[in-house]
Amino acid sequence: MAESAEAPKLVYLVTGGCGFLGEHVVRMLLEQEPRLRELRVFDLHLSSWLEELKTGPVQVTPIQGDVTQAHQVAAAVSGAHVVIHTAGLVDVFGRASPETIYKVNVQGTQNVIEACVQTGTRFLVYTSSMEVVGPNVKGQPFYRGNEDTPYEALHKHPYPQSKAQAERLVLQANGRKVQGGLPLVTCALRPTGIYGEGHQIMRDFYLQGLRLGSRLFRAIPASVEHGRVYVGNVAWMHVLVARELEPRAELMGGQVYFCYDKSPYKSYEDFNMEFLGPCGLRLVGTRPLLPYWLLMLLATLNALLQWLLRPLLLYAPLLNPYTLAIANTTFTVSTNKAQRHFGYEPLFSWEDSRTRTILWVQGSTQ
Ligand SMILES: NC(=O)C1=CN([C@@H]2O[C@H](COP(=O)(O)OP(=O)(O)OC[C@H]3O[C@@H](n4cnc5c(N)ncnc54)[C@H](O)[C@@H]3O)[C@@H](O)[C@H]2O)C=CC1
Ligand SMILES: CC(C)CCC[C@@H](C)[C@H]1CC[C@H]2[C@@H]3[C@H](O)CC4=CC(=O)CC[C@]4(C)[C@H]3CC[C@]12C
Repeated sequence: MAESAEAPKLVYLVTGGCGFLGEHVVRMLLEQEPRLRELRVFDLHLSSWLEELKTGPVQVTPIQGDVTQAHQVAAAVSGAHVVIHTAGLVDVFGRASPETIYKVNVQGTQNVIEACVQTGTRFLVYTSSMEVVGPNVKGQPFYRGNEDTPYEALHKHPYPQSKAQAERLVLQANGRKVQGGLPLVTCALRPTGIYGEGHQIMRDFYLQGLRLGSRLFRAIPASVEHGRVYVGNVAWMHVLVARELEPRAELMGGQVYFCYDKSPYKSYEDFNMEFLGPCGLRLVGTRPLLPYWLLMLLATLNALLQWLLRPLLLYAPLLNPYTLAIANTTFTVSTNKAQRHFGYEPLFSWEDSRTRTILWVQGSTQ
């Protein structure tokens, strides 16, 4: 990828480009990557907003495809300079089977790696997750840690297990020779809980609050810190990494980076109230309404009901023992690795991120 004022010539592929994060990555690339000639957007389900992007100077190529199908992935990757692999099955609610989660997140990622190797694509950016590290099954806190902070990454749930396995595959693939003999350069980004325009769980909480008379009831102690990062900054970090992987291959190849910005450290619910408060909701209680053991009992009942009802219908509420454990365990990051390695600074301030999210929540129900 040569630095130039020449005609744009780069071809990028974004897998999962129609998802919550993927859409922001696609739009950010179009705004911030002047060397782009073609942007391929690969997804299981293509969104209608892609149409409006087709009128710009960059050729936007929608590709309906499935990452579990190796031949479809290879066809999409062929001729791309950079692949940003964000496609994934984000399921901590028991909607999909562990086998399906594994197939999409692990086999899908393996297919992307093999496609790069076979077709000669040299730069691969993988969207991993903080869940690769924790919270772990022991519920140990991770308090403002960085990429080198020791922590026992022990998981039982299929989502973090699959993301961890996929991340390992991506990092191990760094240095493999691709078609043409040059080495593959890979790295993985680990966002904490992403928020911003398009965040469906935030919208669900808003709708639930409206149904409950513009109130939500505190379930988690305010002292439990939960890491959050604005989607625009996560997208920006992907764009920067994709750009810097070639000139800084030695330093960045095979590395992991937490995605961070200046969003404040707060509990999951207090953080959501930064947006839902200005939308007219209030969080009732300075302490949890129900004791933790009762919440855990309800979460376990939900899991039991899910299992019992499975032959008849899909029962997948937000509360289950795993989501309760994540929400109730401190997990926050404090690092400047991305700044040191590739000059990352958040593109959106906290105030901007907050305003954009509030406007989206307000508009999302109309
Ligand atoms: N939402 C969050 O808080 C976090 C998400 N992540 C990761 O970021 C990535 C994007 O997540 P979100 O945007 O939140 O999820 P999302 O569900 O909104 O987006 C995922 C996209 O991948 C696509 N996809 C799923 N299976 C596919 C398949 N077999 N073939 C092709 N495309 C497929 C979906 O259609 C969707 O458009 C995922 O890899 C996820 O693990 C990481 C940390 C936090
Ligand atoms: C009152 C209940 C106990 C509140 C339940 C909230 C949960 C639904 C969410 C709390 C924490 C979220 C997860 C976290 O932000 C980390 C994540 C990273 C990912 O890679 C995918 C999404 C998620 C697992 C996210 C999912 C929703 C929560 C569990």
